[in-house]
Amino acid sequence: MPDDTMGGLSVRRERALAALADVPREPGAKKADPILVADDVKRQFGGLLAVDVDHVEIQRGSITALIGPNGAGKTTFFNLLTGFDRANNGSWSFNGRSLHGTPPYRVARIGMVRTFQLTKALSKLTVIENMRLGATGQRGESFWRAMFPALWRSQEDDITERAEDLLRRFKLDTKRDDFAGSLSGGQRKLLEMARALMVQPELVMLDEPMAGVNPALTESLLEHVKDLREQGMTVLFVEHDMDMVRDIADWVIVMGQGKILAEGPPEAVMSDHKVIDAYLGAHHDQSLAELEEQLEGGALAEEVAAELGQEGAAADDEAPTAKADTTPPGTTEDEAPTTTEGDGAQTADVTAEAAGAARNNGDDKGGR
Ligand SMILES: Nc1ncnc2c1ncn2[C@@H]1O[C@H](COP(=O)(O)OP(=O)(O)OP(=O)(O)O)[C@@H](O)[C@H]1O
Repeated sequence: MPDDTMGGLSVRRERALAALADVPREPGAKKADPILVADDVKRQFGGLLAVDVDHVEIQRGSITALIGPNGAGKTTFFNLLTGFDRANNGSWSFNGRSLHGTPPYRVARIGMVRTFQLTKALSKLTVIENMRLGATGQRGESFWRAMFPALWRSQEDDITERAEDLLRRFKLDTKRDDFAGSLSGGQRKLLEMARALMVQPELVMLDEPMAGVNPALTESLLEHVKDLREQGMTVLFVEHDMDMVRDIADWVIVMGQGKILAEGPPEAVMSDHKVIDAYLGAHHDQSLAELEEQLEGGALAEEVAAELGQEGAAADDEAPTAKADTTPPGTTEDEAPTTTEGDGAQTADVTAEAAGAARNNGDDKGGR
């Protein structure tokens, strides 16, 4: 919970905003105290350059949103930074330490963890077992420690205590001994976030935390994300739900066709023409908020559907299946995608999906 508040904003949020106040609103802008810096990162899939990031910095202690239409390269960029996929080129560092070629478990141990768009909670393990797994790779795995049961037993106790604390914080303690597979989509997202915190990270990367979350849990999830900053962590999250972005992000970075297109505070970025153009090319003179309102009203949805109907026919002939191909090599989904439970992110998803699909019709050909 916030350590203190100033004029309705927590001290941590005030600090994050102050640190970003003088940052130029331009792609690749330098930050006062970056926790993560990436340079010239490229990832190619066949003929498709999915990620082509010249330079990006993430400000420590802030909540940064990474937005962009479907297929912009956001998840692939996350995968590269966290070692779940290999870049063709580039370098990136966390707290000044190069992470190029570092495997995911070590990246997590160093203090940078991520969650997945499709949750990775292991269905056939209980909630507490999932939590305890989140702490793997810690002290107890060393050979010498394993020789001294007293040492690993005390560590086991610490791990269980931390897991139980987190479960209480995330209001999952009553589910402690249930199978993860029996949880709702939203509860799994909470479990995944709680599990990520088992390694006591400094940077938490959340890939679409709101996707598949029931409206009843939306508020609680938002509060948990804000709470990460309150506890001194840095958050970088991918999201299509613009309400969430507006509500919690201190800074927004926009990706389109693999590149960083724009950066700035949420309101400034969402009314930036380059950004609107990336989402829906034809509607230059409106903000994303106006586009969302129109989508809710149905007028724009019809227009988009008509546009997609025309282009969709061509795409059907040429483009291979979209989402099945986006799982990067070496990343396995241990279960079926969580079903959407009618959350508020749908409208924004439609916007982004429409834009992504429209763009990808031309771009993905032969790329996968
Ligand atoms: N393993 C893969 N093989 C081939 N193409 C891939 C692979 N992974 C991603 N791509 C392609 O790279 C591009 C970027 O995909 P990515 O999933 O990173 O986008 P995204 O911005 O995260 O989209 P979304 O918002 O839909 O999650 C897309 O065109 C996608 O189809």
